[in-house]
Amino acid sequence: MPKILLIEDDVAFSKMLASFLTKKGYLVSTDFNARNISRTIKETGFDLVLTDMRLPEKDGIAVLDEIKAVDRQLPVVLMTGYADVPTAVKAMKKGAFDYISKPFRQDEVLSIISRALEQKSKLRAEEKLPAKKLPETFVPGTSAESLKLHEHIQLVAPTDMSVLIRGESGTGKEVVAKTIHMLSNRSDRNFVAVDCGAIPKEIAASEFFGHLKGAFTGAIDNKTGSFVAADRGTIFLDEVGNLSYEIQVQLLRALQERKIKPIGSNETIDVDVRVLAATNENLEEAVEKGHFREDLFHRLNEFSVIVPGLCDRRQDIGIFADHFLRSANASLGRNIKGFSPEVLQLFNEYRWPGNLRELQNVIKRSVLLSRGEQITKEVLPPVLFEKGKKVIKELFNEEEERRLIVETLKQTGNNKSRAAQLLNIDRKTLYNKLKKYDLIS
Ligand SMILES: Nc1ncnc2c1ncn2[C@@H]1O[C@H](COP(=O)(O)OP(=O)(O)OP(=O)(O)O)[C@@H](O)[C@H]1O
Repeated sequence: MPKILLIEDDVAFSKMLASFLTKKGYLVSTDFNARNISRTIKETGFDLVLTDMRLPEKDGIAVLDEIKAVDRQLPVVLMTGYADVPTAVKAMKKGAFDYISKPFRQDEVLSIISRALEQKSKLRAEEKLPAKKLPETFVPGTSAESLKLHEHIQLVAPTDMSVLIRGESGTGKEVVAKTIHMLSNRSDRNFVAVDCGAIPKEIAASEFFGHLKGAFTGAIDNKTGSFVAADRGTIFLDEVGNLSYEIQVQLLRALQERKIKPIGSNETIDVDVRVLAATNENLEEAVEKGHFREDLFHRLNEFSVIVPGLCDRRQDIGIFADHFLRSANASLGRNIKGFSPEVLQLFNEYRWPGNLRELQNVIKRSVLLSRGEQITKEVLPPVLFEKGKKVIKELFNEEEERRLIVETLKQTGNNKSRAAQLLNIDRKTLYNKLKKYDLIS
């Protein structure tokens, strides 16, 4: 019989919850102030702690710290009021299993308890297994930034926490998401990527939740949504900042209730999905402006991982260049051996606004054009030789950035591809900036 420690200073509520959980087959002990929490945990060996976020003598974070110091794997679920949600999210970063907002329904608390107990037994079983290895498609790099990224991936992968992956376009956010999935306990199930920037608003709900045949004009067949496809696996929401407000509401509900309802169906389906999301926007700013829901932001951002731009990890350029050279040789059936010293020098000086994707493209193109055994500077694209170009990344001031974009668009006769080239950013980043500055006409 699983043993639960319930820490709650509201005596009436504690009694009611304890009696409900006892009826459901748990062995419940109650504590009203967590004064001697370390000793209690050491002496009794609980399977789960359910604690109120605000206790008279200490808060939930302090209780969590004390518990984790004694037993790192003991799951702790926090009970919070709405106002405490940001603190609860902070607690999850420190190792709390999850939080539940008061008032909650009986089925919600039962579901959270069974998930926490399930994860605990998985963790105990895994202690005996060897650690999972990094997939070969992931090059970890050796710079300080890369090592930090690598460490965060390893730490968060085996948990069920949602992760917000931030970074400029082409830095490798999707690769990070896939690596987290492959290192997680869900690796034998699906990884389903949804490009939130590419789905038209009208069909977004059907993409996520599916639909039944005939649910709307054009629904000629049943469709399985991404949530069901990712059940017991991972869903990856790329460009999450582009979701419409309406779909954000539906997504939040699905994540909180762990249930979805296909369009046109009356039946709900239980789903167990881990969420990874990526963005190259400043989502906090989007929250402030009211474009992105704060509650959804917190749900997605239980842990955040920053993928550095390539010019912030120059030390890794050689390692990535070799990796991309090997894959270009394999896909083009060539056998180029390496790079001339001048090429490596140019690689080191260039700003790489398109990050790893740009490096990969430059190398593939150079492999195709090379006649000798080495890549020499003659086959490099002209952009690598341009120096001192006015680069948008150097501008910190939004007003200045907006003015520069307007001027460049004027100069190119509103040709966005050309403007992006002149500004040394990729088209996707330019579109995001046009949206940010309300410049889409
Ligand atoms: N750590 C890595 N090891 C090996 N290859 C990588 C790594 N990171 C990124 N890449 C390669 O770089 C390219 C860009 O990566 P990815 O598509 O993940 O970037 P992204 O940040 O998701 O881009 P976008 O914001 O445009 O969606 C891919 O071809 C990917 O294979």
